[in-house]
Amino acid sequence: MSLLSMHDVRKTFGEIVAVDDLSFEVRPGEIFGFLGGNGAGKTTSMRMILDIIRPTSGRIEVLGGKPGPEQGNRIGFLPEERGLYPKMTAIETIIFFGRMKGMTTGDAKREGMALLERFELADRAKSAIADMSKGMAQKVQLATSIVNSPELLILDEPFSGLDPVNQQLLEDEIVRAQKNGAAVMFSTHVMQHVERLCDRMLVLKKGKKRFEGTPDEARELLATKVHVTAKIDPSSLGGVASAERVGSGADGWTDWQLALDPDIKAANLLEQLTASGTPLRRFDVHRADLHDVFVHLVGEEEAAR
Ligand SMILES: Nc1ncnc2c1ncn2[C@@H]1O[C@H](COP(=O)(O)OP(=O)(O)OP(=O)(O)O)[C@@H](O)[C@H]1O
Repeated sequence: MSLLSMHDVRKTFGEIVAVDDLSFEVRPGEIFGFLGGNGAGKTTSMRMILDIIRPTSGRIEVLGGKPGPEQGNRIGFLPEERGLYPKMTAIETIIFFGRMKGMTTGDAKREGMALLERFELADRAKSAIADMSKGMAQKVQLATSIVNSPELLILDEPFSGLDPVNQQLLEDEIVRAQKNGAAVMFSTHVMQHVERLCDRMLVLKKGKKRFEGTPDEARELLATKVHVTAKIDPSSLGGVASAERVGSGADGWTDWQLALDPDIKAANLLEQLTASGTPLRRFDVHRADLHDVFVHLVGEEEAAR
């Protein structure tokens, strides 16, 4: 069952193909990382889900229907380009966004005050946005995206520009939304947040899907590396894709850096070595991290942008 699905969605702007026959799904209650370098098509995809723009072709289903106002009221959205009306107060701002999502003023005010309380900003509820610090305004912006207790929370590059305290607050809110039953989809090119938060992830490159699956499945795309100190030459062991001698010590002990075949786990190699009674001084496993996987999928240049 999916909460959101795209089927062969394509979006072109003149000659530019922003989203290229993209299919994927977000399942109920999951935190979904939407990854790609600049211009990969993340914002365009999100805008189509929110019905801000329409696909050139293909089909989108969200919360049991087509993107539209009814669905929109059940979605929370934090845009990449942030901005609030400087003259409005914090609580007026949140009420304004709540009203746009079909809430009554009373409900939006109650929920808005509860959020400001949680974000330790209740005493600034009546301060104008212009009189707040950048970090405070960011909290108000986050509150505007969750005031309607969305079933699907869509966040476009939500961590960019946040100080470490607000990054933590945002991570906590993402986890809280999930605990309350919502699905969360966020775009980023910083893998630490994905490592910590995501159940599944998708990698886009130039509008095309390069990967969809769990972070563990993504790591399996790259060889596990093992640092071994032994007296044997491990290059001919089963499952060793490459072996590089990186140093040698006394009495024939040699340091090796091994890359394993993708379908071999480090534990299998260790079993082979212990079964043959090979003495070992060191056996350190380095799993590929998600940043390496991201670079592998989109290329050095795109990953750096
Ligand atoms: N309204 C538009 N008119 C013309 N081209 C557009 C428009 N919106 C997006 N594009 C183009 O579509 C491509 C995808 O852009 P998009 O903003 O979706 O990427 P993104 O993955 O969100 O990137 P970023 O991380 O930089 O925000 C880019 O080449 C962009 O220039």
